[in-house]
Amino acid sequence: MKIGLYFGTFNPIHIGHLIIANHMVEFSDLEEVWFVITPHSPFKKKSSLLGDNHRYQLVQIATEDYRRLKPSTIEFRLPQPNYTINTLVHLEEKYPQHQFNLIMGEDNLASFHKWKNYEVILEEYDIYVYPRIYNGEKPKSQFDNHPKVHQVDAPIMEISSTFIRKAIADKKNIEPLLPNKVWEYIEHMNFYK
Ligand SMILES: Nc1ncnc2c1ncn2[C@@H]1O[C@H](COP(=O)(O)OP(=O)(O)OP(=O)(O)O)[C@@H](O)[C@H]1O
Ligand SMILES: O=C(O)c1ccc[n+]([C@@H]2O[C@H](COP(=O)([O-])O)[C@@H](O)[C@H]2O)c1
Repeated sequence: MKIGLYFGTFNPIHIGHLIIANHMVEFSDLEEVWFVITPHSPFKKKSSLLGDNHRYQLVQIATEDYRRLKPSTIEFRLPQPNYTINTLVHLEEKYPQHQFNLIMGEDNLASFHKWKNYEVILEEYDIYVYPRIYNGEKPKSQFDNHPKVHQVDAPIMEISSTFIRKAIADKKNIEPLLPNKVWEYIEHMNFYK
């Protein structure tokens, strides 16, 4: 099966993530999208992170009604920080029957040359890129016209988990930015207060 891997910390998952993933399975040739919950992203501080299992629970309840969207905990058992190349090697070993591809925003493509073994990733995997909002000039990447890079015209939803965490701490009602069950779980558990 042709799988798109959507890597992120998902702290918490929000409708921006879901809209992108759903667009990929409906409007590209990807048959499933797996949300790979990253315990520790290489360029991010770990301090304000909810526990791995809570972030997994939130992705699980956000995707359970979508047949072709799935959470993946593969990185929970791997060394940290989590380099994507290591995860890809593990996924290949565990699921030799699948063909894996990467999903990323054009902002991440612009800094992709800083990722560990990015040349190897590009040699072995196709990358599905969706547009992001930018200030001023569109972020250029040396990989824009690479044969393995596929631009997908997904909608732009400028919501971030940072914004959501801060808004909850400030007692704002941001319920429409989260899948309903995710909002209820965060409320019930008193997260980010
Ligand atoms: N609104 C959005 N639309 C499209 N892609 C997004 C959006 N928000 C985040 N992403 C991308 O989705 C991936 C996973 O998101 P992640 O949870 O790591 O980021 P985030 O929402 O920006 O979180 P934070 O604000 O905590 O840094 C990242 O590659 C990120 O760039
Ligand atoms: O492998 C790398 O060198 C690498 C460097 C930066 C980011 N990543 C992956 O990209 C995902 C999104 O990164 P971020 O920092 O934009 O949330 C993150 O969850 C990691 O899995 C991977």
